[in-house]
Amino acid sequence: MPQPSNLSAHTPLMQQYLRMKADHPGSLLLCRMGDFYELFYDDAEKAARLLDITLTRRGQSAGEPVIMAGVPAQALDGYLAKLVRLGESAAICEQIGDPSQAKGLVERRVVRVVTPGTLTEQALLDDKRDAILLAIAPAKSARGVWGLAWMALTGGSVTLAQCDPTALPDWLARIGPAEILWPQSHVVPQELTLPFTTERPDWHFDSALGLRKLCAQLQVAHLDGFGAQGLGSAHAAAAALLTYAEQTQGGALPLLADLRVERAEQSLRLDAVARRNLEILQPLRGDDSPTLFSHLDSCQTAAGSRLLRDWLQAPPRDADIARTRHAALQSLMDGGLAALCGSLRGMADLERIAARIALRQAKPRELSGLRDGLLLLPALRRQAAAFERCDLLQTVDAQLDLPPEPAALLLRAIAAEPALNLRDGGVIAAGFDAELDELRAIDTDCGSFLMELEQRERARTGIANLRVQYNKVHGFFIEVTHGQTDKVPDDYRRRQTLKGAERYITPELKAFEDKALSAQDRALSREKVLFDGVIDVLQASLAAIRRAAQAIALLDVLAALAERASTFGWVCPEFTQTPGLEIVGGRHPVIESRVDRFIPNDCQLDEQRRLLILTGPNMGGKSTYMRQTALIALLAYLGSYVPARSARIGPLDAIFTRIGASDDLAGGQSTFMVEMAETAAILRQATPQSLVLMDEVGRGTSTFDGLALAAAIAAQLHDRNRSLTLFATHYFELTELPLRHPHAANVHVGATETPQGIVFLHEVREGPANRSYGVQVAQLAGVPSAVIRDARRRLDALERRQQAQDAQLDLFAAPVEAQRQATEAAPQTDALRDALETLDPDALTPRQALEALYRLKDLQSSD
Ligand SMILES: Nc1ncnc2c1ncn2[C@@H]1O[C@H](COP(=O)(O)OP(=O)(O)OP(=O)(O)O)[C@@H](O)[C@H]1O
Repeated sequence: MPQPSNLSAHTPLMQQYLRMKADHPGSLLLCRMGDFYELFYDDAEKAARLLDITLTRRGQSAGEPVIMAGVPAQALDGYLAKLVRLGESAAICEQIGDPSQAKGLVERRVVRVVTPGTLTEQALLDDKRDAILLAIAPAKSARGVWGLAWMALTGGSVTLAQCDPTALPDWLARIGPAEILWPQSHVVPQELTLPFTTERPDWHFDSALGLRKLCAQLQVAHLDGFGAQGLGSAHAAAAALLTYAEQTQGGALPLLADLRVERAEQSLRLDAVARRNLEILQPLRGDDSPTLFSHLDSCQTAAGSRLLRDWLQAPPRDADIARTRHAALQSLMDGGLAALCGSLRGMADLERIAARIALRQAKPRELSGLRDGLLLLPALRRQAAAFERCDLLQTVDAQLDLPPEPAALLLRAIAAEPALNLRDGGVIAAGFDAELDELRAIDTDCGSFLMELEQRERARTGIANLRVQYNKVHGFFIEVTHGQTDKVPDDYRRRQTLKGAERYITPELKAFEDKALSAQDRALSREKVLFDGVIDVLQASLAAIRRAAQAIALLDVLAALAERASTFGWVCPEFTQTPGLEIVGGRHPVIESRVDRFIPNDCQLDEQRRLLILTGPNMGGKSTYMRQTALIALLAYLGSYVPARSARIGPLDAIFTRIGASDDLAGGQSTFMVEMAETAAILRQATPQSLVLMDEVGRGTSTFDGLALAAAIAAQLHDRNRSLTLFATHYFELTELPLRHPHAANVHVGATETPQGIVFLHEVREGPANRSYGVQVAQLAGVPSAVIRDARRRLDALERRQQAQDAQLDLFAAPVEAQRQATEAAPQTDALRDALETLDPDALTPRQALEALYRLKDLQSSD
């Protein structure tokens, strides 16, 4: 790429290009030139590679051929979509003003930078998923909090949060950003895997600037009304977020409609591992496999699907929110559900249209979609109003109450079926503007004028086959065949000679041509002015349109959940204050519709029965049982009905899972290492209100190591974390745990052996499994019979040896002793912790720090 320092050697066009490129070094710069967007030099080479377009060399600049590649203007969106999918960003440079009026070089400017997190083009966006831009501001001191600010540019609101650095991975999993803004000089912590990251100058992450920008965007003096005061780190992130959003949109952002603050304790905690294992939004294998989201998503509108996704990302911990949703589902199921779904079907995406109007990017079809959507609102309102006993549906009714002006304006202004693009004309309705109607009339009258002229000229000249015609290149002309040219009158001027005919123009036809051609151009410019005028007027209604859009999305999600509940026979869960879960006849929401006969199972967990050791054969249904328990709890808190005969659910703060082998080979971690890292995170964080699923912990190492670890982990969960735990294992020895741990119990999935082989009953019963059936499952899987026979012999020998060892390994004796010591040690440990707690490293001199260290050492040795 030529350097801007030797600009003067370049042609004026290349100078213009190189200056803009210097401002956008990280993006591919696409420059509008007539009907194409062109890329030059390195960008051209890269685009040719990525987009499979032709690379050419044309002319010379600074003594070198100019390397270029281009894409047709009409196909731009498709190419942008491909670039963004490949993780590239693209700066779009447009011609400013009218090129035909420009003297010398046309003015060009970058009007927009397209990046994965700042998409607003309908064609580039996933209908059912927002493209989220997230800015992360590191803490100012070692003990400070990190700030997060995120938004979808098509959503119109910013959300703020603050957290400890350790909680960052959870927040990333919850937010699911398409692009992250990160301060340039800050090293990304090793444990963070970030998606598409854009580095921004450190000074963009400034909390005072963020506060100012947020206040300006919301047109308020302070953020108290949003509960967003005093969140310095989050404000710093917001500064970077809004600055970047402005820059990519080529200037000022439309005003924000809302500011939200999320606090970790408001939602059920689901870390990245739990989200993955429970297949909430993403299947574990194969992109097309069903997920909880795909199973629930019978929404009629894309906005409904997006809201449902949002609910699944952060189910509220407050049972009252779920209760109001359950009440709404009940009202819908009592009557009116089918009619409501019918009304929602085909509703335009008002939320995105409103955003694109705010950004002044709306296309003609979006305005006609908005018009048609707004016209449907009164009927939708009448339907919502019918649910008068349901509070949530009543609030929806109020939100749908829109002033009539925007719909009336759109009805008058926009053609019934407008053209796709404004430049094609035919967007503004007839009768809306007298000047436009007049210009269009000239165009329409053209045909009859030409016929009338033809008749007249034939009569005047006596040339019977004289024709008056028009083509794009030569304009209007009178065509006379060669044999007749001697009859042509004097006022005919020759325009073009063809093989068999001459083409002429007359002063009258020339005058008409000028009028007709300019009328077409003038009609198009008039349409643009009128269209912009409509967009201007609509700005005042955007807040109301957005409110209506939110109400429609809410109605849609509630209708979808009600439909799912009645289709699959789900029940309304009950919330209790007592910790625990009491599920009767529970099913797995996704698997139940994929097998012929799903066997329902109960699950009882409470303070007296906190930990269930789950045993049984492979393929017996252990994972399904554990997952369904978590999914039922999750669905209940989300506000959905649940797949069970009945469900009573106590307070929950988190769902943790350690299921299956999730190798992180790319991250350089072995299966066992990942397993232990996930387990460590659970042991550190699970509380008595957490639901913990542990599947075959310890199997990734030698039998004794694995067994010992599994036993210690189960004991810790029972004694220390006191969490509600389902612990599936193949180590039979663990079934002894309830003997010494009063709040643990054994359950197992049943199986029987028949002459044809093992039969899985998928039934969860009390007590431990009596055997493991591993060899039988191997037989079922097609392991050769010679190997199976050999395995049986070896198994017999092992079992005999085991029985011979009288002094059985008492796995849980040692921990009891260790526990006693641990309990005795607790006060000192606490003293040590207290002393640590009171220390403020930032406030200590080096000498004080050393003294503090000695004090801590003393405390530890008195332990
Ligand atoms: N309650 C049930 N009713 C009917 N079919 C079931 C039930 N539970 C599980 N299944 C079927 O059995 C299959 C295996 O279940 P699952 O993966 O839960 O077994 P598992 O005991 O965890 O096996 P492994 O120990 O090998 O991981 C499921 O894919 C499903 O098709």
